[in-house]
Amino acid sequence: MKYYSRRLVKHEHLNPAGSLFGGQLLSWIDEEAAIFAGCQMKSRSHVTKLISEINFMTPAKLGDVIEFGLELISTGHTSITVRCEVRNKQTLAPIVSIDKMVFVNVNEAGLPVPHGATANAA
Ligand SMILES: CCCCCCCCCCCCCCCC(=O)SCCNC(=O)CCNC(=O)[C@H](O)C(C)(C)COP(=O)(O)OP(=O)(O)OC[C@H]1O[C@@H](n2cnc3c(N)ncnc32)[C@H](O)[C@@H]1OP(=O)(O)O
Repeated sequence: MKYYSRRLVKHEHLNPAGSLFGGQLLSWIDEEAAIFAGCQMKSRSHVTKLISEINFMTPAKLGDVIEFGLELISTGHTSITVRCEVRNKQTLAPIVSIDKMVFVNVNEAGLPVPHGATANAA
């Protein structure tokens, strides 16, 4: 798995318990994974179809730098499936893992269309 980008956990990202809000993290993951999927499929027009079980393993805290790992799992006709792991950049502690995120290439009408990707392009 390759780690692509990093984010700093700031005050505005915290939940009342003082750790990174899960919804904020999922928003970042969806964006990071969608860009990764776009690079794989050479597409600027794709949607998130499915996100599998999300395992929040350890909390991220104020001032932590976290990094996003993404890996191509499989390639279909109109879709690709990727795996995501987020970890603490300094300690390498795993923060969250998602085994399966499916992205579908769509046309102007929002209907699935073949993407033609066959290999890792990110
Ligand atoms: C040059 C490059 C630069 C890149 C730079 C990128 C910049 C740009 C990045 C920004 C990118 C923004 C990314 C926004 C991310 C959202 O925010 S998307 C918003 C949330 N998502 C949605 O609203 C999607 C709503 N769902 C739908 O519209 C429809 O369900 C879909 C996705 C069009 C699929 O329709 P469908 O009738 O289910 O289609 P169907 O033909 O049955 O299946 C299509 C494919 O999905 C698979 N599939 C369907 N259901 C499932 C399932 N339950 N499980 C697994 N696979 C499934 C099928 O197997 C099939 O795959 P293939 O075998 O063809 O590979």
